[in-house]
Amino acid sequence: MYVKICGLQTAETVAAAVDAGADAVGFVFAPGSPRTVTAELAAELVVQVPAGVETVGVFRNQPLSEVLDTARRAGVSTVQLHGDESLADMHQAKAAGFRTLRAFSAEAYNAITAAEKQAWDAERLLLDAVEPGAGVTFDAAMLHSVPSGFWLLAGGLTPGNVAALASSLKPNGVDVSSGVESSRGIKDAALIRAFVRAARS
Ligand SMILES: O=C(O)c1ccccc1N[C@@H]1O[C@H](COP(=O)(O)O)[C@@H](O)[C@H]1O
Repeated sequence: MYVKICGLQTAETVAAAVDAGADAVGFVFAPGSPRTVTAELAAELVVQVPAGVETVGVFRNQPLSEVLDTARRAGVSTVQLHGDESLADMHQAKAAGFRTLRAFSAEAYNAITAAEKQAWDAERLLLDAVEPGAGVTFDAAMLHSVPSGFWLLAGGLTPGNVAALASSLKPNGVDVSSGVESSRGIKDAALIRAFVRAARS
């Protein structure tokens, strides 16, 4: 079970996620989030992440030129696109040397045509609640089918619910932000450890 801990802003919480065994750590560059960091702060945090752990920059409906420039300055390996970005955007990000993740809500994923689904399922996907980063539980009952390729489940996951949700939906991995915070935007090392343990239980 691949585990991503998202919305990190301090050296201590990055270390907590890495020590807990997270496969990926995320830094939010989307404006308007309580977790938004600058490329400069992210760059300072990224250098403390061991090579085997994926470093993910999270963006939402920002121009691709800005995404790629910020990701380069931060030194992240992966861009996670959380808005209405196209397949062409994904391909361009990959051509620029980044790994990619593309988020969909259940409604948006259901709305993809069968032909488009084939193309999107070849990408690494993330299924999330409509409002990302708000701790709102992903509405699995809404979903008509799950992706056939690699995908992560996100949206309101916590140490208490991740094992049951992962075992019923069978994603390749899970992604969390709010569920490992003591208050909005403030990560908690004990909750990070508990989440990674529960996700792999
Ligand atoms: O975390 C944010 O503030 C955020 C802002 C904009 C786009 C994505 C964001 N985070 C992503 O949301 C889910 C986690 O949500 P939750 O808080 O655990 O419910 C995850 O994919 C984050 O990368």
